Amino acid sequence: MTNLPVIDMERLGACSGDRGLQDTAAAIRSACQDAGFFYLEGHGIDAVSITAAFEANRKFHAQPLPIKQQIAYNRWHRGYLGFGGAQLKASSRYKPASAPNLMESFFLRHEVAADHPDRLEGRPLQGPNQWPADPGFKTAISRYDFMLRDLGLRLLPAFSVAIGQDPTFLQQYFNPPSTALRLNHYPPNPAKGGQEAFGSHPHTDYGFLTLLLQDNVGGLEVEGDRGKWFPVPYRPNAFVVNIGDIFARWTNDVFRSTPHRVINKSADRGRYSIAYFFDPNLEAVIDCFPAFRETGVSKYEPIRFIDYFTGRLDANYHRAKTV
Ligand SMILES: O=C(O)CCC(=O)C(=O)O
Ligand SMILES: [Fe+2]
Repeated sequence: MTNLPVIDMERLGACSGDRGLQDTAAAIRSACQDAGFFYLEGHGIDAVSITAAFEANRKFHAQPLPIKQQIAYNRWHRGYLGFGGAQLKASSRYKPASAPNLMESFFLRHEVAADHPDRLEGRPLQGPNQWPADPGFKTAISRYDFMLRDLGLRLLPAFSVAIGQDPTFLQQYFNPPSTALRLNHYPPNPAKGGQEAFGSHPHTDYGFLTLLLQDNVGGLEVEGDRGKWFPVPYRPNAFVVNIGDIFARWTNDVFRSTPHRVINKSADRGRYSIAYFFDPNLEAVIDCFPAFRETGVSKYEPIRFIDYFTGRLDANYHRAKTV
């Protein structure tokens, strides 16, 4: 695995007889079984919205720390997570990280209305977002968030066919989806990429699908066979897409939730990326799809998405100050 496959979703139709849907689904299936990662083109997210989101990311992180801390990460995992906020303790196959990630992030998650019963009951992850004062930030980021949610929904028919089901099959688990938008900043790294200088330590993502945009500084790497790491270079107009643990679990690990990491190798340029996590409804019960139970056995017990998710969050974000 040296080059990730490139999948163009422009020809994706919404009905199962459609050739474009079948072809796209076949390409997705083989990418998910092999690398667990691919580039996505023809996604319909316009360059103006993307540039505006990156500009908002850069401007936000350029502010003084006390300003960013006004919206410090809250108990619903929303807001500003500063340096040292996340230390990977329980990232499946890896020994605990010896240092926190060299990165800072702003997190936005799916909206939960103030009078929603989950919010009134104080349920995990169902709380308020926190916005910085700059109205331009909110305009650019809520627009991007909305477009990415739509992209996730538009991809569901292809993923449904990729797992051997009707195009509408996966919808039931995403009604509505739970989502997170994460604006990442990795500062310049004068250590020139020493072993412990991880912007993001090796980890797998927790959920269903990650749709990532990175700038051209580079530094994202994915794990290939025999523990070898491969760079994922910047590709203009393309998302880097990978699947997370919950999708792997749903397929009995036939689809791969591939470890990845970030090392900003530039001594003078900060690196910016925007990750969008498109995940099932928090109450969805994740059980191996019948088509992937080859011997009638599934490797994993059924689990509610919220239970899996909060288990991973609590393990990795215990250092985060919550308010
Ligand atoms: O910044 C990147 O390129 C990757 C970020 C990432 O892996 C994550 O947020 O889960
Ligand atoms: Fe990740």
